[in-house]
Amino acid sequence: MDTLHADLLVIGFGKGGKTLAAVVGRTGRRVVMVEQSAAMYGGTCINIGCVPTKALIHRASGRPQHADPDKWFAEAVASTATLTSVMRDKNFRMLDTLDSVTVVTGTAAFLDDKRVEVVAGADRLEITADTIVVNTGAENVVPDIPGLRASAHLVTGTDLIGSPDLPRRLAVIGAGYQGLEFAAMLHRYGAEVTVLESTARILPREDDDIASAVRDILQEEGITFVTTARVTRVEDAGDAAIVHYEADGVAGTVPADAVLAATGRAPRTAGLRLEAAGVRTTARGAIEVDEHLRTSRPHIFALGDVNGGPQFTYISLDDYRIVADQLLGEGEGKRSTTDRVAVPYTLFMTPPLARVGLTEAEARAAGRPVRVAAKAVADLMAMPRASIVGEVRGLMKFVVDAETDEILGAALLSVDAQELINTVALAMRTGVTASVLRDAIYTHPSSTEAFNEVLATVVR
Ligand SMILES: Cc1cc2nc3c(=O)[nH]c(=O)nc-3n(C[C@H](O)[C@H](O)[C@H](O)COP(=O)(O)OP(=O)(O)OC[C@H]3O[C@@H](n4cnc5c(N)ncnc54)[C@H](O)[C@@H]3O)c2cc1C
Ligand SMILES: NC(=O)c1ccc[n+]([C@@H]2O[C@H](COP(=O)([O-])OP(=O)(O)OC[C@H]3O[C@@H](n4cnc5c(N)ncnc54)[C@H](O)[C@@H]3O)[C@@H](O)[C@H]2O)c1
Repeated sequence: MDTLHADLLVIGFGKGGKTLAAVVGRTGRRVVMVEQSAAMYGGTCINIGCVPTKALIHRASGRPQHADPDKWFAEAVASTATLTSVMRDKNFRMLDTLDSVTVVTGTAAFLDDKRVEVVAGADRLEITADTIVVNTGAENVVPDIPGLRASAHLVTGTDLIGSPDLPRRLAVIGAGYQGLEFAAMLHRYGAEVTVLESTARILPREDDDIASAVRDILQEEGITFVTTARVTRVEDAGDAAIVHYEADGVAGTVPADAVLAATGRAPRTAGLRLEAAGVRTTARGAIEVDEHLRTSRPHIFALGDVNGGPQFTYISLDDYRIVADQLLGEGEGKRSTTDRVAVPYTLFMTPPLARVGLTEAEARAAGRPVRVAAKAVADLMAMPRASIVGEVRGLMKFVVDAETDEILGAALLSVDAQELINTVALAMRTGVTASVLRDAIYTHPSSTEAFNEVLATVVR
């Protein structure tokens, strides 16, 4: 078996790992990046996650009314594949052009806490390293529903964005991030979509008014929702699958050409032989880490989805900052996951739903004196941008401490919400009050100027 030694070995070409590999590599230290598939250089986000899904969502909005849906979808899939291929190539070159960095394509597994074996077909390579970073991401969970795993119609998100064939009828199990984004997007391309969600309402962590507004928008577009749904079995019949469910004691079926299981993503640790390295995992299967992302073996770190933190690309990037601080010492090794406050997130439906901080229900449950400012986008006089771009659906809501004027949280279901939320999050992090955000000068016509008007209202 060939051998290689590295100062830093990164397993998995994810956001945090690749950024770390490039930064450490530029210092001249010997870095090896191991990625199991050449089709995944750059990781989940650019290849099968954020970038292709958002590109397809964007392209769906531009569909001419009379365009042939199949052709339109096939073209969108093809142009998205071109985009991801360019990004994959850029990501590969970012590392491959550094003399001190070697990219190895193969599947890594620990031999012990300093040695990792990489297998690629018949080839084997042993890598020893002083510092090892595990950045292997997460994988979709397919629930244990009779007939589902064996169904020829079970698809993953990767299948849906990689195939030029638009499913005529799509059943989505799970109304979380993946479920709602794929449902909304594929419906816009022309698929008939039914979403089956096990909880009593979609987005159970959001306030009732926000979750209802989201459901109303998607239902008005033509998506069917079944909540409190227990999917009992899936059977293949002819060239379709029949999804059987029970909801509130009533049985029903959904015929579908494609069934998407969007019921969560679990940390990808299988096959890594973590036990050989003495790296512990949590009860939920994530790699156990401390606030500096060190595992139970202090020279082995875990970054991104695999460590059980929030599953977002920018969290993996922030994980990189924490590990870089440990390895390069710029922040004297003090940076940690406990520094994180007001982390925003966005569900990319149309219009997007962006959130940060506490919901109204959470703030009240915490005993905070709550003042709620909210307004429907259609009623906003001070935000002509919504009318300009023809997207006046949604609402904006702020949860404010009635005594201190502190912004406790926000839910923005509106055009440009994925951008607006970053301003709110920054305000929360830096102690900018609701009044300051209300009275600030914003460009016109922009979406941010809605803050002048929304924050001037008190609805509760
Ligand atoms: C459909 C979808 C849409 C999403 N949209 C968004 C979004 O809009 N915004 C957002 O912030 N997040 C989004 N996410 C989540 C985001 O993609 C992930 O949180 C993020 O990519 C995780 O990055 P990571 O650094 O943990 O690793 P990943 O990017 O997942 O990389 C892990 C890499 O490790 C490789 N690997 C695994 N095991 C091994 C092994 N044994 N040996 C070698 N290599 C291995 C894998 O092939 C993979 O390339 C989305 C996810 C999905 C699935
Ligand atoms: N825009 C984004 O940032 C974005 C987009 C996609 C994914 N992601 C990340 O990926 C993660 C995984 O996404 P996801 O949508 O797979 O998971 P999720 O946890 O967001 O949602 C899963 C949903 O499935 C439901 N569910 C679970 N089991 C079920 C069953 N048997 N029948 C019916 N419903 C069931 C849950 O109640 C939940 O509503 C997200 O949490 C997010 O961190 C982010």
